[in-house]
Amino acid sequence: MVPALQLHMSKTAMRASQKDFESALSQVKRLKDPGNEVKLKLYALYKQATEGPCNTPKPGVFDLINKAKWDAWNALGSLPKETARQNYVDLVSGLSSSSDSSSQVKPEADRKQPGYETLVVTSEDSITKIMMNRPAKKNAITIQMYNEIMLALKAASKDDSAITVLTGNGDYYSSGNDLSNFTDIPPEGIEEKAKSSAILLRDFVDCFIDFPKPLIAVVNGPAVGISVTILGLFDTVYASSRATFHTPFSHLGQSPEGCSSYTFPKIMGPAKAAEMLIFGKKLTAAEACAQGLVTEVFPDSTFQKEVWTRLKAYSKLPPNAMRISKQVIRNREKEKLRAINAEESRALQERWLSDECTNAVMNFLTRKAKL
Ligand SMILES: CCCCCC/C=C/C(=O)SCCNC(=O)CCNC(=O)[C@H](O)C(C)(C)COP(=O)(O)OP(=O)(O)OC[C@H]1O[C@@H](n2cnc3c(N)ncnc32)[C@H](O)[C@@H]1OP(=O)(O)O
Repeated sequence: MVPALQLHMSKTAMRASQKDFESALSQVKRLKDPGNEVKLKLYALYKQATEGPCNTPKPGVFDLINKAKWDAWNALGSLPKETARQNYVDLVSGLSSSSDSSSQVKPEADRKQPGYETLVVTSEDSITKIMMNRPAKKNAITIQMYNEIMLALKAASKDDSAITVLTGNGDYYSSGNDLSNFTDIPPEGIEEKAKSSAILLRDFVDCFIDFPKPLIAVVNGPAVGISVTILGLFDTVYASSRATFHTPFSHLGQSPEGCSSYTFPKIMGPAKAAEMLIFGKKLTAAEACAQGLVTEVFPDSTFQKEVWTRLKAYSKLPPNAMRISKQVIRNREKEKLRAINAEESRALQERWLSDECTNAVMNFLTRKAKL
């Protein structure tokens, strides 16, 4: 750093009183969400100003949020407490004036959380959005995508957002399980593949059962297989008028998952659930709404605008109240859902070894059959 500037900074640092700092602390609560990057800076400066240099052990690599916070604090090295206090006051004052004078929107690429290859995860307006991002493959869910969705849900459950959204990029919401997941057979053999897939499926669905905040599906287009069944574990499902809901398990020699063997009969009654889950009847968005699987359908032309306006309004509600309301609604069913999930995963483990399933998957992969 240029010495003159250093001198200037240390002089100004002396000027920020404890009172200025406290007033910045209360001002920051009234600011518009400044985005994760700035929030990390504020966090780091606050810790440095109040506790001095970073003095806690580094969090583990999967504890994404706490690790990012720790990194930001640790990066301040031995910055004196007074300078950190002044920098905090300056940053808040800059944010206040820019939020008064402009409503510039950062491009999504700048807000994107790093570390995901199959998803785009962003946090803004107290909403964490998890977007499946394989549009060329209709957002078919690969093993990597299952794992990344679990990671993103775990991070969202701990971040400071009020609500979490799952959606898809492109013309599909998701075409369900990527059927080529079944082709990667390990040296231990096909039984081992079925076993590890059943464990992955169970863990994946458990993440939805256990998710603590309001979880919303923004179904931007057709949905197939597991992307449909887990909708029964969401709190709200908004669908474009272009969306369809298809669970062709029998056609694929498979059986229902995502707790749909329990949630669908409960939501729509056993007869309508059987048409979907046993006979693979595809529902339009309007039909899925009439059956109670979808909360509301919006015209495709205004879908994004209407849904996000609605969600931004909901995200301003008191987050703790929403969380507790969800707990009260869902907690008594959690154990039951976990048991159902385990049972469905066991049934599928066997199905995946059947000729019916092998032939159906081979027919799709060799392009002899589509849904
Ligand atoms: C760890 C295991 C857990 C398992 C959990 C159990 C889950 C079960 C399910 O989800 S069952 C449902 C499985 N999904 C399907 O059977 C859908 C198969 N796809 C299709 O039938 C069609 O692709 C379509 C109707 C979704 C779309 O048709 P169309 O509009 O004509 O597009 P394309 O077929 O040309 O698709 C474009 C491109 O994407 C590839 N693709 C689409 N869906 C899948 C998929 N599910 N798995 C693998 N690949 C898929 C398709 O092959 C094309 O690829 P290409 O351009 O040819 O390389």
